[in-house]
Amino acid sequence: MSKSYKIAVLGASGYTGSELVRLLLRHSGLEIAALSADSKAGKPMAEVFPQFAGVDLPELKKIDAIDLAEIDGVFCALPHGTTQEVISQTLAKKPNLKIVDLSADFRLADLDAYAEWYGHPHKAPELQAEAVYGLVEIHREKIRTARLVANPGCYTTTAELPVIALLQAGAIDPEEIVIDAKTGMTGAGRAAKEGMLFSEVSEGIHAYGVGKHRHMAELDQEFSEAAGKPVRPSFTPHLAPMNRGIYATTYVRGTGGTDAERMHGILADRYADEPFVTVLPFGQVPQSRHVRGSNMVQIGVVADRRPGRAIVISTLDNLVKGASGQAVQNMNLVLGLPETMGLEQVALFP
Ligand SMILES: NC(=O)C1=CN([C@@H]2O[C@H](COP(=O)(O)OP(=O)(O)OC[C@H]3O[C@@H](n4cnc5c(N)ncnc54)[C@H](OP(=O)(O)O)[C@@H]3O)[C@@H](O)[C@H]2O)C=CC1
Ligand SMILES: CC(=O)N[C@@H](CCC(=O)OP(=O)(O)O)C(=O)O
Repeated sequence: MSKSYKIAVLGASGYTGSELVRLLLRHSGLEIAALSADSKAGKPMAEVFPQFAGVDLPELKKIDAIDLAEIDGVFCALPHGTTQEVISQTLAKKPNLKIVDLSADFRLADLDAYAEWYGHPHKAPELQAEAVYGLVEIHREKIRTARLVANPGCYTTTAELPVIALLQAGAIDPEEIVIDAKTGMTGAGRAAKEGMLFSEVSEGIHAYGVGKHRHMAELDQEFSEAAGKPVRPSFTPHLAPMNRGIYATTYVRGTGGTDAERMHGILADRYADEPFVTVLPFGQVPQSRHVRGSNMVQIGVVADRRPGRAIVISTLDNLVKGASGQAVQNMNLVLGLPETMGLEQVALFP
């Protein structure tokens, strides 16, 4: 059976791009038609990523060399700051494309907030107005009809899924949300950086972006919408010596007598029918290694020793549900395919 939609992956020579290729090769509705690269343009994909040796894939081309005539959908897996212009130009050439952007370029609806957090004015404000924030479990219906979906960040997906559900239920105090999160190193992309050398990150852990990480803007936006008033959580990311995974420990205080067990019930009910979210039994703690390579999010809720407070732990694979898996989930929705198509694989464990 032929696959129904032809897909271009922009940034296929990067980590999220290669993860998209891995997922699309097993997708029965989406066919890889074009792959882009920048410095690695002209090379076979298998030379850039040897795991694809023996797999028939298009050669990596510069974005401008890609013929959009036959393309139905585009995944844009480019560094943030480069994507607004690329997507504007791509949609100008072919307005009826569906685009899922993995970068942060279209995530913030407020243009002033974008300029403040990213240090330059938005380069495509008219497109920002139509972009839909692609946190599927929260915004599914709006995503279905979108042309441009802004895939959420990896930290933000991890923390938002439990916290938004609790805020929407009015179960927690919006003034007292503290998120302590760890990431694996692939979150920084494949480009060489001194701070990402093995000798700089192995055998230790450190916080970064303390008090000012740009994902705070996304958290503010989504938490404020869920609470119906401005919310400013505390958030500190850490770099952990592992390849994949985000692990977020969130401290919350219940409102109106809501205790940790009740919060667990709210999350279990809310996500009972969600194919990619598992709420573990009350008191059980998730581990990042149990979601590695899958599109799953696991959430655990534990009672704090102080009454009315809970510790909510959520984890996902930054390259799958934190990026490329959620992007495929979004593309499935905008193209009218079953949401779980191509994403059924369970975690790679041990
Ligand atoms: N890594 C992660 O866990 C997550 C990443 N994201 C976001 O996804 C996007 C991609 O991230 P990731 O895959 O990690 O990044 P990588 O650095 O691994 O890959 C970047 C890709 O973009 C290409 N590229 C770089 N500069 C340009 C340019 N000026 N014009 C065209 N192409 C260019 C690179 O090509 P070449 O290598 O050939 O030069 C490469 O294919 C980023 O916006 C990132 O913030 C989102 C969630 C999670
Ligand atoms: C280790 C590391 O550097 N991680 C990245 C997060 C990457 C990500 O998923 O977020 P964006 O899509 O918003 O880039 C960071 O902290 O900026």
